Amino acid sequence: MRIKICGITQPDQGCAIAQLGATMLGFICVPASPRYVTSEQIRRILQDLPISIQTIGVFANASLDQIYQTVIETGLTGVQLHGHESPDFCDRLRQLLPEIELIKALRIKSPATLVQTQDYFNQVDVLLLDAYHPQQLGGTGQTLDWQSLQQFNPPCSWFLAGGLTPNNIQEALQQLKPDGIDLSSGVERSPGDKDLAKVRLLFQVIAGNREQGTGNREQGK
Ligand SMILES: O=C(O)c1ccccc1N[C@@H]1O[C@H](COP(=O)(O)O)[C@@H](O)[C@H]1O
Repeated sequence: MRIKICGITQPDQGCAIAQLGATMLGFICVPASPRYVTSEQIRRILQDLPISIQTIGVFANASLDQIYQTVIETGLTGVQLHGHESPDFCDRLRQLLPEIELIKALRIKSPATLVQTQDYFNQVDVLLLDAYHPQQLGGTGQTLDWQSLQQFNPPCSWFLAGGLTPNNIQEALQQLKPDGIDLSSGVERSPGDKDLAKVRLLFQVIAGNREQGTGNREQGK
C-alpha cells in the first residue's frame, strides 16, 4: 500500500517522513491554504529527498499553465487535482505532462456522489476520495463514511483520504483495502508543521496491521 503524507513545508520534516516510510510526499500549491508552498520552497525540499520518493503537487482549480509551470520549475513527479477539474481538463493536463502521475481527488458528499468517479476512470492514474466540507477544499480533518465505500472497486488505483490519523487508521483499513492512503492534518502540530511522533506512530500501527493480516491468513481467517 502506498502512503502519502501531505502538506509538507519544511525540508527536514520531508526527509524525516521519507525515512519513516512514506512513499509519497504532497505539497500544497493552493495559495489560500495555510500549507501553501512556493515553487522555490518545493525545490528546496525536493533536493534533499531520496530519488525513490514520489512528490505530488496539490492544486485546486488552477490553470493548465500554472500547473505546467510549477511542475517544470520544481521537478514534481505527480499532480493531484483537488478542485472542480473536469475529465476533459485531466485529459488536457495528461497531454501537456505525459510523464507525471495524475491523481484526481473527489470530495464525497454522499454515497450518490461516488457515481461521479466513473467519469475519471480512464482519465487519471489514481482516484483519491476525500471528505466533503462546505467551506474548505481539503486538509479538513473530516472523515468519510468508510462503510459506505465498501463496494467501491474502481478499475484504476484509489486512495483513501480525509481525517485519517494514527488513532483511526487501523479501523479504516479493517473496513477498506485502498491502494494508498493520504494523511495531512492527522499527523500535524499545526497546519504545515508535521508531528514526527504522530507520523512514527502511524507507521507502527500500519506495520502492526500488516502483521495481523498475515497472521490471520496463516490461521486461515
Ligand atoms: O491541506 C490543505 O490545506 C489542502 C488545501 C486544498 C486542497 C487540498 C488540501 N489537502 C488535501 O486534503 C486531503 C485530506 O486532508 P486531511 O487528512 O483530512 O487533513 C489530503 O488529500 C490533502 O492532500
